[in-house]
Amino acid sequence: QLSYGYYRTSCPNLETIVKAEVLSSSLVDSTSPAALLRLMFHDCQVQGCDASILLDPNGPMQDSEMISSRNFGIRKREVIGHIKSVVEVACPGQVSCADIIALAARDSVALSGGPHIAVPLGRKDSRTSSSHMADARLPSPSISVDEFLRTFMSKGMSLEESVAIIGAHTLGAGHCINIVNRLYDAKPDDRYLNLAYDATLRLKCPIQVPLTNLTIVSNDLTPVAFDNQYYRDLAAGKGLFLIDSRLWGDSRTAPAVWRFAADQEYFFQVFSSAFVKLSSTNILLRSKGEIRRHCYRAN
Ligand code: HEM
Ligand SMILES: [Ca+2]
Ligand SMILES: [Ca+2]
Repeated sequence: QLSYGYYRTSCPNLETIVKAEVLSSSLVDSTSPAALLRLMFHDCQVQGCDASILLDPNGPMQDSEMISSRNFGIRKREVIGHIKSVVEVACPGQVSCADIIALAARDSVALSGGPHIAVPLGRKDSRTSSSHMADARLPSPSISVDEFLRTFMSKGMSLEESVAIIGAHTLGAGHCINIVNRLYDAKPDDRYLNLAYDATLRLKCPIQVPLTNLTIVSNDLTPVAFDNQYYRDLAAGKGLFLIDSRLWGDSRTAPAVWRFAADQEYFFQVFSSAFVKLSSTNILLRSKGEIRRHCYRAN
């Protein structure tokens, strides 16, 4: 099982090292915490939290999750690789890349003003990664509320925890490609967008087939602060992705949105327990995985 004192003797300074590196990465780029938080979700969602997302395709026959279009916009994998190299100097061969991803994500939340989350450790790294599995497991921005709830409840989350974990969208941004269908070819049930917000999005993403994939739009009004603004935005018709908006439109999830919008402390509390569940399901323990020497390739 995972445990809180897992590296107490083998790498006592681990948490201090990761925290310092996440801080320095975010001082260079204030959008770094958002990327590191999403990286953990995309790792844990495919084969469990096993650093599978970090494996590069090495050689023409090799597969990699990063080939999947669902991983479009994934950034800062190299920050984890860098932290690993610092950790290797302090405690060679002890710490998995999967644990570093989980720690970097929780430090990203804390240093953006969110809750301080205690994360149990002891994950092992995978030896493989598959683009097909990433295609199948990573959710599209226009999934239904049913699919959304199934995704997170299958990890043991309650309905409230499911609504809390996507509150990670309080940080960061998305590319036009993920919203243009809403703007120019909306599904019949997509009647959630506030008119002024819709007009703003159309200015940022003026055509249905973006000429370049460079333009990004903030997930909420305060994209570098981990706060409850995301839920306030949803309630105001300013959900960026269709699934964000649908959480406010559905009678099952709307009460949680309402409560988190009104009570940030309560959101932090439920987010913290959801985070531990997300980062602890379906992990590789002991001999089922390995401790990679380099995060980008299996040993
Ligand atoms: C059904 C669930 C979810 C869907 C459909 C979804 C979808 C998306 C999409 C489409 C983007 C924009 C990517 C881009 O255009 O670059 C995004 C960004 C993001 N997502 Fe999610 N997401 C979900 C759940 C989560 C969860 C559980 C977390 C973390 C615990 C998370 C954290 C983030 C963050 C932090 C960003 C901003 C990344 C950045 O600025 O680089 N998301 N998400
Ligand atoms: Ca994984
Ligand atoms: Ca925010």
